[in-house]
Amino acid sequence: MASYLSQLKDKSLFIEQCLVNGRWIHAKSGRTFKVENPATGEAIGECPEFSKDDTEAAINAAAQAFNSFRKVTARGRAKLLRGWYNLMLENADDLSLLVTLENGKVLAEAKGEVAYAASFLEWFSEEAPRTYGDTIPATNAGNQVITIKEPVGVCALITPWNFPAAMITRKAGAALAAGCTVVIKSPAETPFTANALVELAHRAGVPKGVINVITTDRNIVEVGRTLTMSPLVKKVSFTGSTNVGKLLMRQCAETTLKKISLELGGNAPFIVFDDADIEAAVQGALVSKFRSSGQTCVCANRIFVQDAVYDKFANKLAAHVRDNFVVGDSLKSANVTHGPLIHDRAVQKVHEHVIDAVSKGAKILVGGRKVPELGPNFFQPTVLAGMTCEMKLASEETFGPVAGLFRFKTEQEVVKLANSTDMGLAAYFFTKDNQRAWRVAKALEVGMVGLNTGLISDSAAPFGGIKSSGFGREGSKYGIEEYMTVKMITFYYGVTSAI
Ligand SMILES: NC(=O)c1ccc[n+]([C@@H]2O[C@H](COP(=O)([O-])OP(=O)(O)OC[C@H]3O[C@@H](n4cnc5c(N)ncnc54)[C@H](O)[C@@H]3O)[C@@H](O)[C@H]2O)c1
Ligand SMILES: O=CCCC(=O)O
Repeated sequence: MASYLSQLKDKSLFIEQCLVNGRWIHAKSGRTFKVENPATGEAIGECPEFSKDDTEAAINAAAQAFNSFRKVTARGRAKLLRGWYNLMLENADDLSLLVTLENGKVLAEAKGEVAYAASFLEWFSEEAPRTYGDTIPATNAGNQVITIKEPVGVCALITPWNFPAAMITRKAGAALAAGCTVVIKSPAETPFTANALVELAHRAGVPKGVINVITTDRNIVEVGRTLTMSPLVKKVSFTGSTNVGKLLMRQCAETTLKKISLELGGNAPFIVFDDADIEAAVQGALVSKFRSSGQTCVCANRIFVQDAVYDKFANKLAAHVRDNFVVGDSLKSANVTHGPLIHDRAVQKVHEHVIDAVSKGAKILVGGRKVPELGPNFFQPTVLAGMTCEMKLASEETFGPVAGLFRFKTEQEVVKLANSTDMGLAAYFFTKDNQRAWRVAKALEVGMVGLNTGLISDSAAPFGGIKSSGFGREGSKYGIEEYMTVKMITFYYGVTSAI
């Protein structure tokens, strides 16, 4: 067992298998893949390399379990989710350690993620009993229309590595609340958090087959095709890159038609108007840009600052990054504020964006380089001034710790710039002018807006995008709807003569 794992209070939460029909199992082939700690490169453990056959077994288990789980009362499902939530809180230290070990985010952030992840189970435990239908006055005399909501069936949940816990509970919490059963395909980079979560669900009494979790690295295309093309799978919920999202949508349509939710990439604008509270805007930018070292889909990617306050904002932001940020491995040193990126490909992309911007005239105010002395996956938190639209960072999601500052003159100009991207996930802006607040919030082409705040994530709030950032909403009162269908029933009770 890798050294940090000995710090787990409950060592049985570290599981190197997949859960199918209530049993932890290996792949039929016996093949596995290695999972590494991005901070040290050390192997944490191994997980099963599932194939088409293994995946089909998990789908069959979920289909079988659906026959009985759909009949569990809403209150019964709520109790299961509440029990799972309680176990997450009781085991929060172990879950946080697993998140940090396999994702690299600092321990304080991992604890924040675990609390955030648990909040989806609490939220959906409360939503489960509230999936009301309608009674609708009919057009035709003698008819009464009512609607009921039904669980869609077996759901395939495919999640990314950047939030190893929250992306799973945000989907699975909603699906179980609706009465669905699930096959979770966790990411190859962070399978152990997923396994621990699913083990806790079983300890909370979730029946066998209701939650299945599968892993693969090399067989991802085959497993993805199996999940999307199976006639038993009625819904695919995916969080990840836009390219993979488009591929999965095509596959879903090849053999069957499925309900789909796609939470895809972002390229969030962050706008600071000259009437803003500059200190608050700096704090907002720090949170929004550097959360998880910039590896969050809603991270600010392009920071637009109005002419009159540009230098003040840039200097304050750079000073804060220079004076307060410490890069490293938070499991080795408690004062570390920012961990490694997930792998060297991520570092390479961030480095390319910096080199490209500098070659086209940007100025590095702080950071700007890799930190090989810490390991191949570390990059300094960076602030770049003098950004222009020709630079790569303007059109591509950096997904790393680089704050690029663009200068603008007018509201009209910045709204146009903000919207000049295919992506439409989140946007942020800071202003004290109420009329501008409404105007700009309405004009931004995104699914989520942060006004005078850099942190919008909340289990009570609908999370999701428009344009190439996907569709569907997670969390909130809307999240459960993604896992249900509306059935309409028309009653004919007879035409009565007017009294
Ligand atoms: N909108 C959101 O809520 C949200 C949240 C987190 C991440 N993201 C986006 O995700 C991207 C980064 O995550 P990533 O690099 O892990 O994305 P990715 O698309 O490469 O991987 C996401 C998941 O899809 C799986 N996958 C990859 N190819 C597949 C295939 N052919 N069939 C089935 N599954 C497949 C991966 O194994 C992983 O589990 C960024 O663009 C980021 O913005 C979006
Ligand atoms: O990166 C994706 C999700 C982040 C969040 O829920 O705030």
